[in-house]
Amino acid sequence: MIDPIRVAVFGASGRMGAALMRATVATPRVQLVAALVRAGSVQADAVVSSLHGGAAESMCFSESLSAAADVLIDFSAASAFDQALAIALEHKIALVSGTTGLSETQYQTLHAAAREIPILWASNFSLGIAMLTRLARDAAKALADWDCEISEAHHRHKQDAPSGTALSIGDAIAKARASTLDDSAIYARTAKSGARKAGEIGFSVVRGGDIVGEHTVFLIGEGERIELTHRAQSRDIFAAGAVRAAAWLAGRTPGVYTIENVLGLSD
Ligand SMILES: NC(=O)C1=CN([C@@H]2O[C@H](COP(=O)(O)OP(=O)(O)OC[C@H]3O[C@@H](n4cnc5c(N)ncnc54)[C@H](OP(=O)(O)O)[C@@H]3O)[C@@H](O)[C@H]2O)C=CC1
Ligand SMILES: O=C(O)C1=N[C@H](C(=O)O)C[C@H](O)C1
Repeated sequence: MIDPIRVAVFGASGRMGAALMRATVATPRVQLVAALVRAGSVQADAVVSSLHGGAAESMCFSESLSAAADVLIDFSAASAFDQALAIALEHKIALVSGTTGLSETQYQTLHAAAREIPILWASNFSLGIAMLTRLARDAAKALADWDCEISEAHHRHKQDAPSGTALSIGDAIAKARASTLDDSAIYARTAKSGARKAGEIGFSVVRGGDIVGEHTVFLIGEGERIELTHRAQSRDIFAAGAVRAAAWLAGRTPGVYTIENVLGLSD
């Protein structure tokens, strides 16, 4: 009998937290052992009732993780990420994080922590976005003088913009064109922007209603254009991808891993 992978969910009271708990419980050989919420979370009661039947224990971030876990899965907020990382480090367990809007300092801290524990952060855990990123990267490289723009649409509650996914796709395209996002990204155009410069990657953002997540990469030439679009119809795809990543990451040696490693898509 093989032992199950024991998962703790950080940010359990959120939209993704709920999807992650459903996905963990539904995945064979994976066991939900803890659902972590912050002290005073207005959703704490809902988390506890969703665990009715004792699937896992619910606790505050500030309490020590008493249930033995192999992986912590964090989909919370940039302002909560440091705490998730600290918990994973304290317990020397793997960390899967999909939290977006992280600062440069937080990415550096993540890389430093990966000397002690295995960490996998991804801006998007869907298979479709992994494929879209590769298609966009390859097309942008082949059509080097076509203009590239990225647009994304999300629900009205989203805190960060552009989305982490849009930034990751932009980063892949910039690298494929021997550039960087710092050198090519345009996040806003105004009356004073002037004409588009060669090599720019423009980002545009829509926020509204309950849109789960949509991303389009435009490659625009003279007289023709390509649009590559991905539409997520449910958060369950992100949650299933994160749980798959958690099962893959548990027990690995310390280091930084990617969703492409999990999907076997690394070059
Ligand atoms: N990589 C991917 O595939 C995906 C990534 N995401 C990302 O996941 C994250 C969560 O998204 P979503 O579930 O929609 O967000 P929600 O707002 O629904 O949930 C956020 C969670 O984080 C907690 N939280 C927020 N701020 C703090 C804080 N300052 N300290 C402690 N806890 C905090 C909330 O607790 P409380 O209930 O107490 O407020 C809640 O549990 C976002 O960064 C989003 O971009 C989302 C989908 C897919
Ligand atoms: O906040 C969300 O909802 C999502 N965030 C991620 C991002 O910022 O890219 C992924 C997904 O699009 C949903």
